[in-house]
Amino acid sequence: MMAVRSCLGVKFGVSGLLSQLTSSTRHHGSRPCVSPILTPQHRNTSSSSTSSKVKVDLDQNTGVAVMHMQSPPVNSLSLDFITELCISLEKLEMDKGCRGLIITSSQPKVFSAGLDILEMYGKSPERCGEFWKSVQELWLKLYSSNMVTIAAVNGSSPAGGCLMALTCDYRIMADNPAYSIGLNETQLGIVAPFWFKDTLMNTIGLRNSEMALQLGLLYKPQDALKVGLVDQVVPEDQVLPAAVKSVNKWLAVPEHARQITKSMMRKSTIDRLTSNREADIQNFVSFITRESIQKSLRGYMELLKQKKA
Ligand SMILES: CCC/C=C/C(=O)SCCNC(=O)CCNC(=O)[C@H](O)C(C)(C)COP(=O)([O-])OP(=O)([O-])OC[C@H]1O[C@@H](n2cnc3c(N)ncnc32)[C@H](O)[C@@H]1OP(=O)([O-])[O-]
Repeated sequence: MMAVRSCLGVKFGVSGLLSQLTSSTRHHGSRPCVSPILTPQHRNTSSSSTSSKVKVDLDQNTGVAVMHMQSPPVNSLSLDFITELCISLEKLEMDKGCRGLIITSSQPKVFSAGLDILEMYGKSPERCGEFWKSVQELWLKLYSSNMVTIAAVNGSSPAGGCLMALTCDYRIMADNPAYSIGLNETQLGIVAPFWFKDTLMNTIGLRNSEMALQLGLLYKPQDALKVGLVDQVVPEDQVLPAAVKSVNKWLAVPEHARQITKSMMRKSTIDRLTSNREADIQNFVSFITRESIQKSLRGYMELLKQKKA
């Protein structure tokens, strides 16, 4: 495993955020079986690990984990939630018994509402910087994962929620026209950073990304399928079974070859962020704390409330 990473120079974005992890989870190179999720006496069974916002069920027979996001009401990505997601991902990545990951939502109608707007509104520059570092961390962990990753998109997935899905190897969305997915940042008066843009472009190409990003498009499932933003659209109750079927198909490919290929495809995109993390944080902080941007975010939050009323 280490050889895969080192020969391609793919780095896992381990930062201060993960200082919260126990030291035993840091021996990344040899992927020891350190996760509390998997112990020898529990082999051939399933196990479950739950933090307050993330529930992980690992089937040790298949090596597939299902990660349920459960941060009500809409799985918006707050600093706390992102931290929990990163810790869970780190544990699974280190766990030899886990080879595939399905990410889904426990919240009705929503996969994830994207970044928590309240983390970007009325906060100090220091706090905004800390938040942005965690967003980078989550993206790095997901995009560079050695596991097969499948997004089981069982609800709406705007902005950062769409980004999470885009980091996965394969996306399956519920066929419900009430749901939408896309990077709609411009609609909030904010700008998706270069690595959001790169991830989208790697998936749907330059021309489609240009339109999607400038217009802040949110696609209905069937339109998302047409443009290649999702790979499969299935009836709502089939999202998870379809994800299980897909993960098994991907896992049937010789693992080493698949992992090296994945790293090769994603390396340059990952390197662009890892070598520019600090500058990217500074850019975000100076942008998001501008009075005009704060005003846009306030207006957008009011709009959300009005829509609800
Ligand atoms: C440069 C940076 C790049 C940025 C990337 C991003 O991700 S930017 C993010 C871009 N994200 C978006 O543009 C998505 C905005 N959200 C939506 O479009 C819809 O909420 C929905 C379609 C996700 C779910 O519809 P639904 O009818 O099922 O639910 P509902 O609408 O009734 O909301 C329930 C409660 O949650 C609240 N809340 C919602 N989202 C957020 C949030 N992100 N954060 C915080 N709070 C949020 C909402 O105000 C309400 O609060 P209340 O009144 O109960 O105190």
